[in-house]
Amino acid sequence: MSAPQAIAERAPVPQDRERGDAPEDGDRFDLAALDADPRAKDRAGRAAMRELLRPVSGTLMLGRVLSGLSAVLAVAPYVALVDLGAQLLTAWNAGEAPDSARLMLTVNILLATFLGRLVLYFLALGITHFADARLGTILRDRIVATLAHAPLSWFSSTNSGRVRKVIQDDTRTLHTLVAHAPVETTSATVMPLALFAYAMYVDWRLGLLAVATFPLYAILQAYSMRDMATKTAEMDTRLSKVSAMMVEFVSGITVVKAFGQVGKAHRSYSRAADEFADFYLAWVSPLMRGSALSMAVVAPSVLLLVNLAGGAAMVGAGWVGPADVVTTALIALVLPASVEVIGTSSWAYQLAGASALRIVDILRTPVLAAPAGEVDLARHDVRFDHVRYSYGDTLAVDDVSLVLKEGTTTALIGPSGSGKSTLATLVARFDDPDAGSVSIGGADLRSLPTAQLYRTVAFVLQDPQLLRISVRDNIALGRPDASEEDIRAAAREAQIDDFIMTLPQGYDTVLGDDTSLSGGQAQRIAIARALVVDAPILLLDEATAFTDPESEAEIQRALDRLVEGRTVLVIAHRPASVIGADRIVVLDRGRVVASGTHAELAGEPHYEALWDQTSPGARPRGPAGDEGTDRAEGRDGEGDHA
Ligand SMILES: Nc1ncnc2c1ncn2[C@@H]1O[C@H](COP(=O)(O)OP(=O)(O)OP(=O)(O)O)[C@@H](O)[C@H]1O
Repeated sequence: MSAPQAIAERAPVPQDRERGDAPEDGDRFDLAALDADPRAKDRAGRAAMRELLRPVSGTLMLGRVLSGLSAVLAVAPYVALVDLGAQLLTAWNAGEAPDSARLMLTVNILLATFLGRLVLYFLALGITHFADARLGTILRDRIVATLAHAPLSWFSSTNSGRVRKVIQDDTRTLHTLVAHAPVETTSATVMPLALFAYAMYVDWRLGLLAVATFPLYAILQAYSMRDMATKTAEMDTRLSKVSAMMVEFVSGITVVKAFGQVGKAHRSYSRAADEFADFYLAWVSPLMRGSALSMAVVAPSVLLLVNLAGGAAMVGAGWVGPADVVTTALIALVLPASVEVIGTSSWAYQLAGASALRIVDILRTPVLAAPAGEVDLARHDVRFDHVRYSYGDTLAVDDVSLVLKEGTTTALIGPSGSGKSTLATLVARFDDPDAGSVSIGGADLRSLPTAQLYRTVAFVLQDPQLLRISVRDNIALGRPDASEEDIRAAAREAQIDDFIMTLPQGYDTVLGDDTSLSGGQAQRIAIARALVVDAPILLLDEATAFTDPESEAEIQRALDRLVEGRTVLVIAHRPASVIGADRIVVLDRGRVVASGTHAELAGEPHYEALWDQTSPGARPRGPAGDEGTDRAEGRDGEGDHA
């Protein structure tokens, strides 16, 4: 009722994201199809990453440039080494002491370049971390703005799980990609190239010797990593399945335990985990063997052997000096580490692709646009005009036209799955109809600002959805500026004030932490919340259906007070509770099949069938029917809230 209102008021409508906007809708990813095609998933992930990183691409480029400069400076120690070697050798050959001033100059230059390298590297890292923080803020703002305007129907449990994963895990994965990968990969690419270039400058034969084993390394690596991108995409899909099973298992644990099915539910999770383990093992075992073999050809011992043995031969031949050999051998030793960093970063890049895909998909959620200007609502009748609504292929509301007259109570009744909840929640704009319109006082809901809509329509659903905040804040959720007196008056009318005063902190008691409530108490707080909003239109999901008789009587009194003078739509689950409604609307497979008062509907086959199902032998027999009428009158008293 009001949480969306509070967010929606703050969040700007995302540009170009209105529901039904064809090009944007067309842009949405079919994640299920991508899961089945790892290659396509990898491609889509790269495209998603480019899209996400666009706002910080300039900053990341600056980070890369600085990191590249720092990598070039990595050559300095080797230049200094060659120079020192040359100075010492010259002095030795001349039988003189080396020139200490020149030696000091070389050492100072070495220190300065080393420091310069560090400064540039950390500056680059600082800049990319800044970009990461900025991107995080931009993405969080965009996610909040999108979700604030997404239809409430979108917030199914699956989507809540997806949002949680995106916010908790995927934004963290992006951190590596934005804050570290640009600096590390640039450094790991530029540094070996600069070092190789310098080795070639020292002596082209020594330069080639330094990388002599690398072609073999590259071939072995390329072979063992050949499916890396697609396998990584597949790994993400399988891991998501395991975590979905885990979430399903944990969230359904109560019912699973209650029905003694822990073993069965656990088996589904174990199967998914085993499948993942089998896949991972089958992928990683040959990968590790190939990787170990390729690493062997660039192992320090192999590199030293090749470079020192080859270098010694070249010194013997008089082509190069010993300092040159030591320098290029040292260069050869640091090259594999850089190549490894590139490998790790490119894997992080592939992992981030899947995360980027999920983030972009959430950002592309179609939103319900709402105008800013308030509409003058002179009346508060509700009109459904040829309304049709489907969940995917399931038609839930089929061409319904209906008017809820101002100040009257209409009860929706029908078999389970007949579309009662869907029809009722369309009044609160949980979503827009696929066809037709819903209007209040002649104004289409699509023309009402969100805040005005939730001031006009309040709802009390079966699940009261209390938050872990104080009782007072829970009651004032829909009208945060409500006075203490308004809050207490609402609680009194909802028959819950006495109980709240017995709580340890009274109205300041934090629900969930300090105390927990029974279903009936929670319902009455939800009713108090609706009373505080004081909306002229009220949607009521037959709130008393699952509470004990004692609570039921109190809830009933609270509801009687709540419905007074309002336009009320009640989703009824039992015919007995609708007898007193001004109008009863019978739904069947999304269509209105009958409507009228209880007396008018007596004898109507759909209505009678509902009575037969819930109260066999007790169905009403029409206004003139003796037995049925008596019973109906008796029930009128019971159910006159509706
Ligand atoms: N989130 C959803 N996703 C897909 N289908 C849905 C969803 N919610 C409802 N449906 C389907 O839409 C149809 C109407 O459902 P709805 O919940 O509106 O009926 P109902 O009369 O309120 O049922 P109940 O009395 O059992 O609550 C049903 O076929 C249902 O399976």
